[in-house]
Amino acid sequence: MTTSTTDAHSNTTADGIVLETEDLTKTFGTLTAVEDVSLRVESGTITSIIGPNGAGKTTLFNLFTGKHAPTDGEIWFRGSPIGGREPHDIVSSGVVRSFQITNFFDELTALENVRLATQARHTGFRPGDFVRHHGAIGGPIEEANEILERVHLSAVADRPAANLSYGQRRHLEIAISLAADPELLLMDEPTAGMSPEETRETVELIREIADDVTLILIEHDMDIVMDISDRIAVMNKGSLLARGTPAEIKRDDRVQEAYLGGGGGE
Ligand SMILES: Nc1ncnc2c1ncn2[C@@H]1O[C@H](COP(=O)(O)OP(=O)(O)OP(=O)(O)O)[C@@H](O)[C@H]1O
Repeated sequence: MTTSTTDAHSNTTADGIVLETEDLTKTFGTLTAVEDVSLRVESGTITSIIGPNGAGKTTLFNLFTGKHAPTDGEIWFRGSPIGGREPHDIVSSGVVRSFQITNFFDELTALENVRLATQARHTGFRPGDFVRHHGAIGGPIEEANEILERVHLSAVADRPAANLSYGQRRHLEIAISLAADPELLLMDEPTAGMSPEETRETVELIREIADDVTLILIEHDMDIVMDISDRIAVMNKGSLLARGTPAEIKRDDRVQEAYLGGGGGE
């Protein structure tokens, strides 16, 4: 993987590679949170990043979204380098992260929240846009309705976000991410804290979204990971320990030792 060349990167779109990293490294002082990670994510796939606590999964997401700049190495999105670019720039290019219940207004309805999010897309995603436009909701209503339908929230479109169930709020968060029109969507523990019923619905929703959007998930629930993923990337102590299909990962001895059988998984 470390032998990729510049020529290979210029072909990433033609190869169906949406995201690629090479020797990606992030240090915090003396701590190396992500070390020499070389990874390729194919278009139209669901990739799960797994690994014990502190393995570097969140830091990897933060590098993809521009929250952190790489200490070393590079990240390409559709063949263009994005490592160290501004977060709003990266969102505009099509890499979007779904947050957990932090990104919407409780007093506004589900529809109003999604309209605000579509509006933010037209204003360029600079930090504070969402807040600045609060109270001046102008995003296209048809588009917002379509997005709510996609996440199965049409029936509660006119309900204030505060009155939605936990599962519905998580789906609203996904709706807001979709309003940014992502090509690559990063989801951090999309089923965390959900009831079995909500989890089933969310897994189904993730599958539906994956028809149009490439997905990378951080997920701790191994049943979900094995069920939903096309590819699994296993992180351990900042490094990429293994990458493969669920079947390949299940029978990888190093993974068994470091994670699945080591008491770190569920
Ligand atoms: N901003 C930061 N400053 C200093 N250290 C950090 C920072 N962010 C992460 N780290 C450290 O980097 C390492 C990797 O953390 P990270 O959050 O990426 O792991 P993770 O795999 O997402 O873990 P978890 O599953 O617990 O969320 C940890 O040792 C963490 O303490």
